[in-house]
Amino acid sequence: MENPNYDRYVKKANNKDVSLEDLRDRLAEFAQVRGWDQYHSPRNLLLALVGEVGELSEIFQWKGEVARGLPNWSCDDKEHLEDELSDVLLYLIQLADVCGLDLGQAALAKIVKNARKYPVNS
Ligand SMILES: Nc1ccn([C@H]2C[C@H](O)[C@@H](COP(=O)(O)OP(=O)(O)OP(=O)(O)O)O2)c(=O)n1
Repeated sequence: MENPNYDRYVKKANNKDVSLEDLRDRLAEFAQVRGWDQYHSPRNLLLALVGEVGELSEIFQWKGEVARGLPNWSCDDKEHLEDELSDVLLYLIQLADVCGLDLGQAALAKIVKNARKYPVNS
């Protein structure tokens, strides 16, 4: 059955030029129209984030070392990994948002701090 809202989401999701701000705004709208803002406190989002990190960890659990690029993984396994990585990212973005922080700028600033702490050839 045709679902204009879903189609709109899929169309938006196909945009390749994605930014953290774009994701933040889409997530805020997603939560707002569902009346979920009341549940999205910093603590609740942190707990949800940790839960998703657990689900991400399960994918690698008991597998032994995994080669870069995941050469022997099926498409389904890779899609599952994409889903769980995305869940972690999406909760992280929402956590930063409800804390009133600019995650993109904070991450850039942290890279500069890291470079100072770990200079090349140190
Ligand atoms: N209150 C909520 C509930 C869900 N989500 C979004 C963020 C995640 O991307 C995804 C998490 O949804 P589920 O709790 O259904 O978790 P999974 O997608 O991991 O499903 P499952 O645990 O069944 O594998 O939905 C959200 O932003 N706020």
